[in-house]
Amino acid sequence: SSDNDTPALTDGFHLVIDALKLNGIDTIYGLPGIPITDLTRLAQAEGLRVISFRHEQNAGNAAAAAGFLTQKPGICLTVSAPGFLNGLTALANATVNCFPMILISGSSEREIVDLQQGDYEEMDQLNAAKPFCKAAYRVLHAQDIGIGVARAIRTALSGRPGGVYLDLPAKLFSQTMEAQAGQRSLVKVVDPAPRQLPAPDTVQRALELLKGAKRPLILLGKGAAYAQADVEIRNLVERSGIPYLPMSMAKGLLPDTHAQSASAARSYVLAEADVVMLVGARLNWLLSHGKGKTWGAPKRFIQIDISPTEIDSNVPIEAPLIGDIGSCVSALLAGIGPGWTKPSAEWTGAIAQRKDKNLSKMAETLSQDPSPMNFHSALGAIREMVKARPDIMVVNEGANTLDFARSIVDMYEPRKRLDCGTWGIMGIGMGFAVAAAVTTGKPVIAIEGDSAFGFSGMEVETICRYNLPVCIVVFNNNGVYKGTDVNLAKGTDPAPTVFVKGARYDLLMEAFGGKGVTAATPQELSHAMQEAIASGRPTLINALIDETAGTESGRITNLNPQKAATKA
Ligand SMILES: Cc1ncc(Cn2c(C)c(CCOP(=O)(O)OP(=O)(O)O)sc2=O)c(N)n1
Repeated sequence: SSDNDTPALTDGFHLVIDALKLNGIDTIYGLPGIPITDLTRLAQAEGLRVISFRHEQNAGNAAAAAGFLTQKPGICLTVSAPGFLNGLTALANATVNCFPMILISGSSEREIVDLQQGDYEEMDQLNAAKPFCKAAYRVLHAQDIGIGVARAIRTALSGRPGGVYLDLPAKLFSQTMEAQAGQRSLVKVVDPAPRQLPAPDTVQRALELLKGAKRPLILLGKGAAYAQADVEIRNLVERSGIPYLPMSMAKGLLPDTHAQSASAARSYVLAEADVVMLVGARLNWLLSHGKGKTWGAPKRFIQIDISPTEIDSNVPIEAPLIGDIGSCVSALLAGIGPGWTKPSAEWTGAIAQRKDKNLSKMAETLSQDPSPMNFHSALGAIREMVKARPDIMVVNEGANTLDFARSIVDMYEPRKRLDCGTWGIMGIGMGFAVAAAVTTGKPVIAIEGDSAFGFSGMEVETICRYNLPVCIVVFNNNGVYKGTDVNLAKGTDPAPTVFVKGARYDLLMEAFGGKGVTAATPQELSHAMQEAIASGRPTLINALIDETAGTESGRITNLNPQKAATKA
């Protein structure tokens, strides 16, 4: 505001908002409080969509999922100290999963924090964040806000995407400066995720290895989904004729029903392949570190990755291909011409044989209709739902609920499945569901173990408040993994892994005006999902699952430390 001779002023609040808007940010996921409440109000007033949560971890998970889905950094905004710490888990998880997000937290005054004089929510947040993210920046002066936001955006998006922390002390927001100078201080980031082309000789080396392979395999990781190089990746698989395996969040890059999908013969192809090309997939615990009985004889690996230091992380890589996935895959495609020799019918035939056997076993299992429902029969209903509506966003967490859904619920389009990812973290469900609904406008089905749902379940109020088209299916088997554990000391307390029997999760959703349903059969589950998708109304389906079904830790029981002989 200004009269004739005094120049118009701007302030820290508006410079942060203008910097975000200048860089195409349209949504903030957060939780208001000192010192950022007015920032949330002003951001909304200036046209940003502000989605406010009940716990900062869920806001952070939403920001991370938004980053994965849009290739723009998701923004999570929290208060200082405890709010910042609640967001830090999501920032760390984003960094581990290579999702671009920026955690912006208000913070206490430097001079008080550095003298440890006991400020309100005093904490050295900048240094607390550094070990868990790609980079952490602090802005002390209004004229530096533009460059600070620009640095955070570029760091989150460039190279291997990940989490960035941006520390904004309370006093920054009320600082003023001339409005024109303020606008000039803002920075629109140019090309934040520059293409990185692979060296031609590295492309040749990879092609030679593929040409010489007798039993080649392509492994697609979630990096391949994030890259949004969908046509190139589909062409690479189809023109090379090489069978492929999608990791869980790469499902849908090609339809899971694709003739070259080897998912239903996963163990066979991992053990028998001779040359394996990793595309945006890392050889971590999810791939048994590239060695051991899962992999059988040592493999010859080609690895496409944006980060050169990922190479040789677990096993020697014979043909590293460093660059962004779109550029690398395009370069390979240029070398796969009409003269390309597709893999032998012996290899593809052997895979097809095992695939058909496993798929008919699954069909047999899914044709059963046990009472009470088990994981398979409930997931069979969801499988049919997604087949009918491939545009639906799927969120998935739990143990058995996660592991079985990964193979039973086929995906048909890229970036339609969000799950526990690299860490196998519980609690991403509602944050991811909110982001999936907000960023895509599509219906969301959240397939939730009952324990997993409990981590973020309070956000059903958030989902109702914004009237988001989210249908939550809680696999209610009365406990963590199962519902049948007993107290070893025969005491009156329940075992640590069981929940209240007959829990009514559906009433949680009704408490906030959403629709709650109990489903005891796959038919009831299907009907309730169809109603939810048709209405677009927040819905929670309490799916009653046999409490004896399932195994501890789903498929990763091997990670449980071996118990010493238990006392008689
Ligand atoms: C943050 C966090 N806490 C705890 C765990 C340990 N954990 C936990 C607590 C799981 C929940 C399994 O119970 P559920 O009811 O969600 O799933 P199922 O009933 O489908 O087995 S799966 C798993 O690895 C985790 N991965 N992440």
